[in-house]
Amino acid sequence: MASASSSPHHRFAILVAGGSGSRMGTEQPKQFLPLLGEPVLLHTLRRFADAALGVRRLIVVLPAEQVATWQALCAQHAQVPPHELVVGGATRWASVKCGLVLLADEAAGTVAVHDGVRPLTPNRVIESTFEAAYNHGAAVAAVVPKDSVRNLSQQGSYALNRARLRLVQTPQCFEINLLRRAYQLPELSTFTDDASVVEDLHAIHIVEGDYRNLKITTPEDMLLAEVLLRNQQL
Ligand SMILES: Nc1ccn([C@@H]2O[C@H](COP(=O)(O)OP(=O)(O)OP(=O)(O)O)[C@@H](O)[C@H]2O)c(=O)n1
Ligand SMILES: C[C@](O)(CO)[C@H](O)COP(=O)(O)O
Repeated sequence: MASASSSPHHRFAILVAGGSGSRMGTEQPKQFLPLLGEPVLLHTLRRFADAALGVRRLIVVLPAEQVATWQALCAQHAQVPPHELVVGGATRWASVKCGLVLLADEAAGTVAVHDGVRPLTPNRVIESTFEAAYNHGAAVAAVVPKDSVRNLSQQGSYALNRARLRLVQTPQCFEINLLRRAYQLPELSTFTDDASVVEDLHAIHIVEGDYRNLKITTPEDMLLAEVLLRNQQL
C-alpha cells in the first residue's frame, strides 16, 4: 500500500553495507572497522542523518550474519541516528533491491543510494545530488580522473581523453519510481552501480563529486580516511 503522505519533496537514503570486504582482507568486514573510534558505517550514517539534508528514512542494508555485530556496535556508541535495518543479497545490486523493499509504501520522493563504506562524503555533495535528481530524475556524483588513462587493446593500449571521463562515486540519487522500475529488470554482470542499472530507462545527470569522498576498499584507504577525517571540515 502506497503511503498517502508521500511527497516528491521527500528524501530517503539506502546505505548499502551488505558486502564482505574481500579486497580489504580483514576478518571483520570493512564497514565495521573502527575509524577514529567509530565504525566506518556509523560515520556514513551520521553524514546522511545531518538534519539540514532532511532525509526522512535511512535504510541500512547488512549481511545476514552481521546484523548482531552492527546492533552490538550501535549499543556501544552514543547518539546513533535512527535507521531501519534490512538484510542484503549476494551482490550490491541485490542489496539495493532489498533496501528498496522497505520503501515499497513510499509513492513519491527521491532516494539516494550510497555505499556504507564512503564515510567522508561532504554535505554539499549529498545535497547537490539530491537536488539534481529532484530536477532531472537521476543524478550521480563524479570527479575528473587525476591520472592519465589508457584503454587496453589487442595491439597493446591507447590513450583516452580524460577530459571526457568521470570517476563515479556515490551518492547516486533517483526519483523513487524510476529506481524501482530499473531494479525490476534482470541483473546484468555489467552493473557496477545504480547509474548502470537506470541508464537504459533515463539519462544520468552528473554532479560534481569530491576527491575526499573515497570508497574504503583496500587497507591504505583506512589510513587516508583517518587523515582526512582528522583534518577536514566536510
Ligand atoms: N552483496 C553486497 C556487496 C556489496 N555491498 C556494498 O556495496 C558497497 C560497495 O561495494 P564494495 O566496496 O565492493 O564492497 P565489498 O563487496 O564489501 O568489497 P569487496 O568487493 O572487496 O569484497 C559497500 O558498501 C558494500 O558493503 C552490498 O551492500 N552488498
Ligand atoms: C558504486 C560505486 O562505488 C561507484 O563508484 C562502485 O561502482 C562500487 O564498485 P565495487 O566494485 O562494488 O566496489
